[in-house]
Amino acid sequence: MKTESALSALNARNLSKRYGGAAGIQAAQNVSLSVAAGETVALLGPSGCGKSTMLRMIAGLEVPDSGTVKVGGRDVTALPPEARHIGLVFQDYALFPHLSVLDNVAYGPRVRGMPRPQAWAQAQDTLELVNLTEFGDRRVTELSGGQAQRVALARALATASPLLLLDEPLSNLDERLRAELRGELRALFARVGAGVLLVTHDQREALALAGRVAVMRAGQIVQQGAARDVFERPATAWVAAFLGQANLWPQPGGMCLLVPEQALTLGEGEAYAVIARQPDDSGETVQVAHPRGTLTLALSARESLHIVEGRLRVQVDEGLIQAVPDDREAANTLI
Ligand SMILES: Nc1ncnc2c1ncn2[C@@H]1O[C@H](COP(=O)(O)OP(=O)(O)OP(=O)(O)O)[C@@H](O)[C@H]1O
Repeated sequence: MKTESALSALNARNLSKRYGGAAGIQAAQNVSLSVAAGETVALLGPSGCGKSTMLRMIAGLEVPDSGTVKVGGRDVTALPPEARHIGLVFQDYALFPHLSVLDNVAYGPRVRGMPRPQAWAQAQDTLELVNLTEFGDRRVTELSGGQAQRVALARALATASPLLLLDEPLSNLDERLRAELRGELRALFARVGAGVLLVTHDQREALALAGRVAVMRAGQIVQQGAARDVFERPATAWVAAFLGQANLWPQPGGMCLLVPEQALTLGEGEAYAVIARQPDDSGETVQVAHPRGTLTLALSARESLHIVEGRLRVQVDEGLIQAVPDDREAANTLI
């Protein structure tokens, strides 16, 4: 089993956490999650489903009611955060304002007992990874949001931990910077070879960065797998709706038909009546009366040209329609 441990950045087993006693909230229930070395996993789910609780239990900032956490094959369940050897980029883990950029990045290695010159050299190398070589002497209060975010990343990377935990790492940045850093992060993760567990609300971010995703609902993981598989083949109507699939047609017997984007071809097939049109940032959202159910479509300005005299031609590839259990209204037994 030695090889298996060496390849595993994280192995969390059956983690549970209830806040506030018997009448409280079950924020995580028997959640198991693993991340291999060199792999990036995104933890997705709506607000309040337990993502931060999972990250905090793994980091040692929250004591689980039960379960175990192994990092790089080592059982760290009973250890405090600083002894777990995990790189953290949390929103509430702010940089030290009184220290220079270099000292912020050197902090982890210093705490672990590395002599200052060596820690600085290592910090300098890490700053190079995040393209901030020239910024070592700056105070962190003199940085832009994107630069500060990269310093936080460098600080986590400098710990040379087998596991990095990132909680919404790009959430404080504007759209342009997010897009730019997304690309950089992907390359960076590939280079450092650590396992990365990332919490995000942004599905594009998850798809861009993670090889694997785990979707949480009410304290449990309801689906996990290769990112593309989960997005293309959601296991249930709830997962499909959460991931942004708009076309779910309820069927008798608790099932639902999912008509994925890739099943729809505009400008071909029969013309159906457009029954609603709503402009939005990127064009408009329209509803079309297909005989099997209403189709909701996000159209660009160019695609809207297919609407002629209140009708839109759209071909539905029946072979791509998936039948999934309709669990959207499932009673929430955990919270
Ligand atoms: N310290 C706490 N005491 C009591 N309840 C808590 C505490 N921390 C979190 N909770 C509750 O536990 C549940 C899970 O919270 P958690 O922060 O893990 O969710 P999340 O998925 O990270 O949400 P978000 O995406 O909004 O950050 C929520 O219902 C939350 O209100």
